[in-house]
Amino acid sequence: MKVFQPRNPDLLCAWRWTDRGLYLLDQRKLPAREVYVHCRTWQEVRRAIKDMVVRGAPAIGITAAIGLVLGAERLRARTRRAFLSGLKRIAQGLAKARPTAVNLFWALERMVKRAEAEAAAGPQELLEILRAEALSLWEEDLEACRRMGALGAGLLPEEGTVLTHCNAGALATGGYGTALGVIRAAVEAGKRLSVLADETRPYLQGARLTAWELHKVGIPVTVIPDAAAGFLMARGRVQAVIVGADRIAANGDVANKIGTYSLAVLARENGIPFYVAAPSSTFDLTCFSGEGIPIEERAAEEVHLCAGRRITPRGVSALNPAFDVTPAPYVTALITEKGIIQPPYPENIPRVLSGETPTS
Ligand SMILES: CSC[C@@H](O)[C@@H](O)C(=O)COP(=O)(O)O
Repeated sequence: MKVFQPRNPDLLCAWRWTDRGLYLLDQRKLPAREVYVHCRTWQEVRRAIKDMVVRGAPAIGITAAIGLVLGAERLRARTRRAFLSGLKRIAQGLAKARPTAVNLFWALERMVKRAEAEAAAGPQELLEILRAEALSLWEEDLEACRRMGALGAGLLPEEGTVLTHCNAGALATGGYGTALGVIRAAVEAGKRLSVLADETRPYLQGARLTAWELHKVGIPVTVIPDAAAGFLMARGRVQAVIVGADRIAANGDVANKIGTYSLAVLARENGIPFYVAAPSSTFDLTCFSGEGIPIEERAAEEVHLCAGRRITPRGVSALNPAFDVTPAPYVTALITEKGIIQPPYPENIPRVLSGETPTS
């Protein structure tokens, strides 16, 4: 069996890609069970993304890129033209999996453009090129996480408690993590940090996944109900807040897991820095502000149920927006692999992302 893996994989990794298909660690079952879902077709990959077998912005981008390769493997196109048109159809199908995290669309677009750029390649050659491109995407994300860790670690205090929301860790990326990657790097550099993980109702990514991940790498973690964050901040028990992002607009507004906005406002009220760690693939400069970011509404069922049991009275409705938008003024700094971005965001985001020096 042939295994497609990055050269320096992280200790924690959400999936395994082989010539028999893609094996995704089923994040719906964690931490109770570590089981894998085997995807052989792009449709199975789309379902896995939709159903949150795999989740987190960078991870769904990489997963979709691999899904596109699985689809391309079955195209049976004889000409380059037929191959490209089949590829685009699959990319359009995969793009329907989830609407908010821009990494999904970014990854699919990059894959299709890569194939289109190879003017002389036939179907078999294009398939090899796409396989290599998906692997590069994964490796680059892993590298971006490490870089964000190295850059962001300096922002965290020498000791204290960092609060995080949802799961922006190795399970949500190609490995190492965005927000959790920064915490890991700070701890690896000798900082004495512990983590408060918001449980993150209704899907409980914080209680289940962040707690699982940090515990596995030996970082002290305590799970708190989402509603406890403000009280703990006011009592001086939080020194910094750090979260990931699903899409960042050109003005610095940040779409992230529902509840992030409240945390940012509470952090400001209590004089605590609020950091967002995300790779450049999470920025959408075509969105002028957060108002333009599509926010996924998930099934009401996720709110009605808690640990598999119905908790709301029959006949009562529930709303389930999966993300919210934190206005840029609440964000102390954006941590990317290209550098740390500070306000004014509309000027500094394009500068840092294109490798120029930001204005102070
Ligand atoms: C590193 S992904 C951004 C995260 O902070 C968070 O919003 C997230 O985990 C994504 O949400 P999810 O709905 O679990 O896919």
